[in-house]
Amino acid sequence: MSDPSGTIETGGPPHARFEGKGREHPDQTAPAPAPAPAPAPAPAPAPAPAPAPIIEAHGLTFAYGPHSAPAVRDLDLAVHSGDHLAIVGPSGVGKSTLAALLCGLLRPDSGEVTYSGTAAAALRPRKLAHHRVLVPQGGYVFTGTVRDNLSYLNPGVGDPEIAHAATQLGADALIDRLGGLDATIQPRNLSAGERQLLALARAYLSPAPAAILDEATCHLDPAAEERAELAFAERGTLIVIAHRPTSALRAARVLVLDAGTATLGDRDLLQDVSPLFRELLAHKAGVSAVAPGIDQTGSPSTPAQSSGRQAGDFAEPAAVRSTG
Ligand SMILES: Nc1ncnc2c1ncn2[C@@H]1O[C@H](COP(=O)(O)OP(=O)(O)OP(=O)(O)O)[C@@H](O)[C@H]1O
Repeated sequence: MSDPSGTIETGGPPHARFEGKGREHPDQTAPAPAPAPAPAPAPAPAPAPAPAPIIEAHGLTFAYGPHSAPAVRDLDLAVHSGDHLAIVGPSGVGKSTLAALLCGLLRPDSGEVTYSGTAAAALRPRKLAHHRVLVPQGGYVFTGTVRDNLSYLNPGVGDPEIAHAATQLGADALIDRLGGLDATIQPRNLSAGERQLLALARAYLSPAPAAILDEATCHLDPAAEERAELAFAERGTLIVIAHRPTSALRAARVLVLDAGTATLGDRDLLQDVSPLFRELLAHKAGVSAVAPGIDQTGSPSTPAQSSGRQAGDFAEPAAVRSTG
């Protein structure tokens, strides 16, 4: 604390402050008094506590009914700001259920989800939207202008930000083709891939720092999917329910859900410990060439496309399902 004269308060007794200073010493031959000992160095400041994970799950358990087996059982997960996590596993293992739990859309039977330390269960939907955005497979688009569709989660967003999002996601050509931001969208005239692209752009523009893509790119071709995932990874925190093996291989960490077990790690660790992950890599090597341009033409989706399953997808080949 300093007083108005600028004196630095030492905390010692008042007489100690100016000892020796300004006082004449009677014997000029006497040795000069020893210099005051240097002040002890200030203790190093305690390291700042690590920020709480942006999304954290503790002991998460959820079953769809009192007599059904839990779709998610006693799961712990910490996702930090800037993480890029992929979740993989065979069909029906609980990936979408976990995504809904992480988003606070489903309430766990036990355990909890927190966002930067705040319990998701304590937040109203409007507040939840400030923490995370979920893009499901469906790619919901409503009748209205392109701008209304893209700014739905962030009504104040300006055209330059919309243009930036469109460029990052590779949606600018689609928006041009639709007639620009003021053009009115008729959802039935869009293909499944086009709807996904618009839904992704909307999520990209949302204020939520964390995005969860639940097979949200399954109707895009692999190059468009890669572009979208990299854009979201650069934007902030990304959790991808992986539709194709390549999505998992792009992520820094992968959560492998497999027959009641959950294994989390980077690619090297998972190669060592997860038979399913090894099969995934082997599978990827076998089907690295997938026809590009899936459902990007502007035509309505066909029944075959609407399943979302393509060559090279997860959950398609038996080799990926049967993990033993
Ligand atoms: N609304 C629901 N009501 C009852 N059971 C459900 C419901 N949704 C999912 N399930 C069941 O919960 C389990 C997990 O489903 P979930 O959709 O989370 O799996 P998934 O891994 O995402 O599958 P996929 O890869 O096929 O999308 C499955 O057995 C599924 O049948």
